[in-house]
Amino acid sequence: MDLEKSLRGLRIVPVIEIADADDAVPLGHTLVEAGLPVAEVTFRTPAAAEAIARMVREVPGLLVGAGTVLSEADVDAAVDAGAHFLVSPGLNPAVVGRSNRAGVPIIPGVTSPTEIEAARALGLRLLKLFPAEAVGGLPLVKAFAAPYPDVTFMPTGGITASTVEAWLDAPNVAACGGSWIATKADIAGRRWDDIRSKASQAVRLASPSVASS
Ligand SMILES: O=C[C@H](O)COP(=O)(O)O
Ligand SMILES: CC(=O)C(=O)O
Repeated sequence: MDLEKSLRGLRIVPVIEIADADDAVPLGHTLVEAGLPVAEVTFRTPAAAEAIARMVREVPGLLVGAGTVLSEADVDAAVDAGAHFLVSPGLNPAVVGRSNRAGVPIIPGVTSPTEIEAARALGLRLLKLFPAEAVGGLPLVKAFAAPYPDVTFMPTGGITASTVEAWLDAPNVAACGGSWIATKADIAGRRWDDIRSKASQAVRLASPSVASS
């Protein structure tokens, strides 16, 4: 799989915190129906690995990432669950090494030139900017383009439906992550219609020709 190409096609990645694995399949189907067939399920709840496994098994066409991958044990749990890609908030060489050995792509988080260069030294070219708004926002990611023309980013953290289009206009932004599409409360409340409508809106925001027509 060419992960960067897939993410450049999808453009927006719903970041998910799921408390009950029984909600994973309805949530996955909702995202697919809305035309946004991707989810980053964060390892912030005990249900995460089971939720990933069910999405991978039962929701065809859904690209399923594992987020908040903080340890080698998290890598193993995510890979065993069948995650297609991994995401971490920071750059941990042990976690990157374990992902490489498992053959599953990882997008670690960075905030600075020093961290970008450490990630490049590990062979990575697709990185997360996290927490994107708090560490400098769009001016920061744009400033990284000149010294690091071979690096692309998935900014996440503080991005909303109101700001995502500006982020996606930056050529070195492959996709943006955000929790606004399916919040913890939306999922716990099984508000599938609300999630479908926010995911459809995200698809429109990610496709300028559609959004402006
Ligand atoms: O922890 C942050 C999430 O990964 C995504 O950030 P957000 O809730 O600001 O969209
Ligand atoms: C925030 C983030 O990068 C993560 O939870 O994976």
